[in-house]
Amino acid sequence: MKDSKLVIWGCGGMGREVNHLCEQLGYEVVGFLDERPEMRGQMVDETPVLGDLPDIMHLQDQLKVVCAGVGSPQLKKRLVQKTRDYGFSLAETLVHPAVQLSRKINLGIGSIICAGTIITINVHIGHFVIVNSSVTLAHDVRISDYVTLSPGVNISGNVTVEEGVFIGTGSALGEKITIGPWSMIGGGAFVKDDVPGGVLYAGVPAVYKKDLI
Ligand SMILES: CC(=O)SCCNC(=O)CCNC(=O)[C@H](O)C(C)(C)COP(=O)(O)OP(=O)(O)OC[C@H]1O[C@@H](n2cnc3c(N)ncnc32)[C@H](O)[C@@H]1OP(=O)(O)O
Repeated sequence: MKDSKLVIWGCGGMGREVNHLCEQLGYEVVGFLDERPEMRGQMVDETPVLGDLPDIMHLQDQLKVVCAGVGSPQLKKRLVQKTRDYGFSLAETLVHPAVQLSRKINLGIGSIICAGTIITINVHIGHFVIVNSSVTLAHDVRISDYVTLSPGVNISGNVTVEEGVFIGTGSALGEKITIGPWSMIGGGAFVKDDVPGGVLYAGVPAVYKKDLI
């Protein structure tokens, strides 16, 4: 069992997957955090929902908080700020043992990297990033803070994914492109050109669908 005890923001699908990852890594998960008052005291996957941060102030010195239990980049960023404001410690990055990592990657704090992912050479992954199952990140890829990569995303070499981008399940990105901040790529897309910030792109090839901001 690892030294740190953890709590996880969110008890939906992503939070439950992170709970499973923490168990596999040998962490003690004390419970989930959820802002919805009706969730407080419920059990989810045999794990208690403890409520919001004010409900666990007495445990502040004993716990680290995992913020990557919610998939929405915007919500993740807000919960990171709230966790800092309340003076809690943030959990380190959690990497499943069945991830292939090259010796030359740069990993931020508070991220999670799920099973089956392959990360090759000279890759940067920022803070509070979710890299879901079976993602591939090729050479010289840069993933900025708060990004969420859904299962089966494939990112080619020299791609930059800027802050707060969400990429849907099974999408692929061609080489040497940039996805602008807080944009979203729909599931199943192939992106061949740069995408500006704050927009939804989807389809094969991916095209502009709508503004998000
Ligand atoms: C472990 C886990 O479960 S992780 C979960 C991961 N989840 C995902 O990957 C979900 C990905 N989600 C999607 O692809 C969704 O379609 C979203 C989030 C992009 C849809 O977002 P919304 O804001 O509801 O988009 P909306 O329905 O308004 O669609 C806007 C346009 O984009 C199109 N569109 C939306 N998604 C896609 C898509 N994936 N592929 C092609 N076109 C799409 C719509 O048909 C619509 O087109 P139109 O204007 O020509 O009619």
